[in-house]
Amino acid sequence: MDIKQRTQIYKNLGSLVRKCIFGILSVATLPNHIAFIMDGNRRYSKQHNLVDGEGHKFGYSSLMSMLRYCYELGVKYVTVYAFSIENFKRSPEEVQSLMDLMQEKIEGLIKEESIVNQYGVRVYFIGNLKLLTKPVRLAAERAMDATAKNSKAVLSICIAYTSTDEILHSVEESCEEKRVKVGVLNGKRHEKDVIDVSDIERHMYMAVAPDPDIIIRTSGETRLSNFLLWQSSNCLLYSPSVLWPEIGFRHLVRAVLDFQHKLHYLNKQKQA
Ligand SMILES: CC(C)=CCC/C(C)=C/CC/C(C)=C/COP(=O)(O)OP(=O)(O)O
Repeated sequence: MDIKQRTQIYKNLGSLVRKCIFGILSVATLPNHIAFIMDGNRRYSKQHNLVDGEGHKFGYSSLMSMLRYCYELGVKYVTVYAFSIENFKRSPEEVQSLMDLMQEKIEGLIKEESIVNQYGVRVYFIGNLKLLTKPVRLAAERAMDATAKNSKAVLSICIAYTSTDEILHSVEESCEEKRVKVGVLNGKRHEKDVIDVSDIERHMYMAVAPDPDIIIRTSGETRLSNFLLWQSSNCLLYSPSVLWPEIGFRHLVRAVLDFQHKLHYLNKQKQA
């Protein structure tokens, strides 16, 4: 048996094991939306004496595995924090190298054999896309157009994103909409016409997905770092102490079990 055949056997075996475990998890309520904060890519580079930027490449490959597991499990919505507005404060060399990686990987996302196409995933880029370099913005727009007809699952990639920026954007849009409506309807501004929570929610970049059930943040950190602050009030935070490139199937299973356990406990409390 050559190495290719052996690798294929291991892959098939892995997929069979996942199928069994996911079958068991599916007996209870599954999360509909999981979000990831992919923390620890540079530390992984340092720990393994890799050249700068290599950690993010390993991080991307972990992301692809995690997406496969989530879609196999039947999680419809996945959101990832790929690049925060704060990350623009890193050295110009690092920002450029991350932008180059993003461009390359975004282009890879829409290739025929990609996970996105295998699982019928619609991709959204979430954030202040005007802040991105032109090649990355164009790649993001192409990926959104190319996947617009996919409807089995949704991947939201938060890039040039912070939650406070999203809320500000949404409040501005809500005010503008109200101003225009009032102007059109009555011809003048009415002080009583105020915006409400539903207006703000409708104008959020993240209006494309329901609120997350679980946020997984690697490297043992329990901060949200300006990610989905509006959307995470009822969400479970799971923070395994591995770096993002080291995250694996077992961490997802553990997070889902924790989620199901908490849900079971909450339902019991409601019944009591
Ligand atoms: C197309 C697409 C979705 C690509 C995603 C690629 C990817 C893995 C991006 C992660 C970016 C990032 C700044 C992660 C945080 O780790 P860090 O750099 O802050 O590392 P540290 O926590 O060790 O400092």
